[in-house]
Amino acid sequence: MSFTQQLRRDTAQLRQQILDMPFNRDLAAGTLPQEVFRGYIVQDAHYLEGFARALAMAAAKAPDADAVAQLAGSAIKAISVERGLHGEYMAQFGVSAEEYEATEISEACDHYVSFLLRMVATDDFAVGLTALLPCFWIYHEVGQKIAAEAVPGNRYQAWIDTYASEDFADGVQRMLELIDRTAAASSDATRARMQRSFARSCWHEWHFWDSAYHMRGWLAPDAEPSAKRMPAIAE
Ligand SMILES: Cc1ncc(CO)c(N)n1
Ligand SMILES: Cc1ncsc1CCO
Repeated sequence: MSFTQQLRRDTAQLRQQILDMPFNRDLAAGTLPQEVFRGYIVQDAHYLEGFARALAMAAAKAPDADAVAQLAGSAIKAISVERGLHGEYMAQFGVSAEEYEATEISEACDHYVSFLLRMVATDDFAVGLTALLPCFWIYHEVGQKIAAEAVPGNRYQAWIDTYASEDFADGVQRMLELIDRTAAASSDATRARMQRSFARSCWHEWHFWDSAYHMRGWLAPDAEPSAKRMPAIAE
């Protein structure tokens, strides 16, 4: 079994939970309230800028020219998706450049982006690289599933088409190959950190959607503590 197949197997339950989320179910049905999608797209545009920075930083740490070009190329693509797809939806929903800039990044978005930048900046290239994988892989998986179920005339079709596309699949495939090559050249201890980095990043994908669906900003000091807390991941 390849390293990335192992990552897939280890996170099967969480990835299934993501596929079953109400955000994704309602997106496929076209019934996701527009104000929820509007809030999501603004946060996701901010996310993509942070994600592109993390990719560019990973590019700078990459071991060879092919990997530098691949990761820097994905950084450019992430910005062009933000400008194209997200820009289009923001224009449609009447989000001005000023409103976009003035919108505070949500707790979930900030946490995910901070996590990616930290993993890439302070851990080994292999570990930071693996933190970047769920962004590619999970979106493609979700995009494909939704594309198969989407009702005709779905107002979120442009989003679905982007993530279900062959072009996006190509980026996912190249990332899987780079990670399998990197894992093969890494120690057991590094591979174990890559696995944890991947699992945590998958959790951030879940958290980002959950936060968007409930239109959450930041936890207030007087808020009830959430009942549902997962135990810290065991060693
Ligand atoms: C949170 C998140 N993860 C992944 C992608 C894929 O680009 C995205 N747009 N947003
Ligand atoms: C992961 C990702 N998300 C938007 S663009 C991009 C890179 C595709 O190569």
